[in-house]
Amino acid sequence: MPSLTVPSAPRYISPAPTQEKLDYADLAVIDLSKAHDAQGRAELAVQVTEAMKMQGFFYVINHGYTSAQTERMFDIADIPFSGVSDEEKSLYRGKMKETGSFQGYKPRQYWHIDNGVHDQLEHYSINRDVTKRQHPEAVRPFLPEIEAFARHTHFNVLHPILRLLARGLELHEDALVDLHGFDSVGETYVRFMKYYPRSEAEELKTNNVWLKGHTDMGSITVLYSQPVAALQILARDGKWRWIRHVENALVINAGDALEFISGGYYKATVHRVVQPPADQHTHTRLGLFYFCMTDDAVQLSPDLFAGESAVLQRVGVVRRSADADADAPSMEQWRRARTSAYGQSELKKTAESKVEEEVINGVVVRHYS
Ligand SMILES: O=C(O)CCC(=O)C(=O)O
Ligand SMILES: [Fe+2]
Repeated sequence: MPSLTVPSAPRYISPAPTQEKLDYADLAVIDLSKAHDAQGRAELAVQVTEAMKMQGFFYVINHGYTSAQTERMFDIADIPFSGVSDEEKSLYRGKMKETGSFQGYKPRQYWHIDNGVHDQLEHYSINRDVTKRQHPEAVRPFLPEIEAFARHTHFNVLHPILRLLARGLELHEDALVDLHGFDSVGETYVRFMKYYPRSEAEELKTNNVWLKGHTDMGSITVLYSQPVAALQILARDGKWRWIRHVENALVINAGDALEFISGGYYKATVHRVVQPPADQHTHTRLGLFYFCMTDDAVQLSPDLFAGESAVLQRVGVVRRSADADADAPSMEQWRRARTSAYGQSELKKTAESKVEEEVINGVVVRHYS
């Protein structure tokens, strides 16, 4: 019989939200509880489609977790960092470069940011099938809750959003859901992420950029909002705007895979992480994510839906790869190639200052400082 009590975890006390006046992005707020009936879904489909086309980011509220459930997940999210020794962490280190997979720890200082400065953040990634790998001892008691969290985010957040996005393309409602099976082979995963304050010298040499501007490689990223301001999106007017913390909300964005299969209709928006405002300088920053990808075998080509989608026929398809789409990478090829290269490859300067690039599977990938 499943246990009725959950194991105790140290409380993770979140810092207070910043009081500083920041230039915030003005994002749509999607009330996902409306997706329970047909009229609500029709309304939300319009809002979500517009948000994904215009900003590429939106908030979701009423996703089905109470504040207490979300807080419990932040308590659990801190355990791989605060509850595991450096020695044990090294046993569960991910082999990003060799295997192209983030599963396990990404240690601090693994990525090169700029001018010889390396990152000061660590993450611990767990496939939604939590049994795929072994986990540090302190994490093991929480695996049932981590799996329940993955299922919740998959079925109550990811799938409803994919249904709305499919409607926006005038596809049958499950067209995108069918590419994101919970039990399929693929790497949709839970990530816990902790950023540590950096030295003044590191801040100076990197122009306060903690994680360079990038697009996510998967289809949808679900970020559980947290109070330390640092995430910014590159708005269509070319300005970086801050993402505001909204209590118990989710921040949703599209990644490369969704851009590829929607023929550019839904854009992967560039975002970055910078030093928090002065009143939060001394805090660590704990992140809780669900990074979603299509099933590994899906070929990331707009030809998947170009024939079926009346919208794509009207607006036309934009291809990011110059190659014929017969050569479009599969989700597995794309995620592996991007993961091994990330923060390790030599980036080429471009004519635009502050933008560097590399070519992966025939596609130009840009990095912004
Ligand atoms: O920490 C954040 O707010 C965003 C992190 C991010 O963009 C990423 O890990 O891809
Ligand atoms: Fe990202």
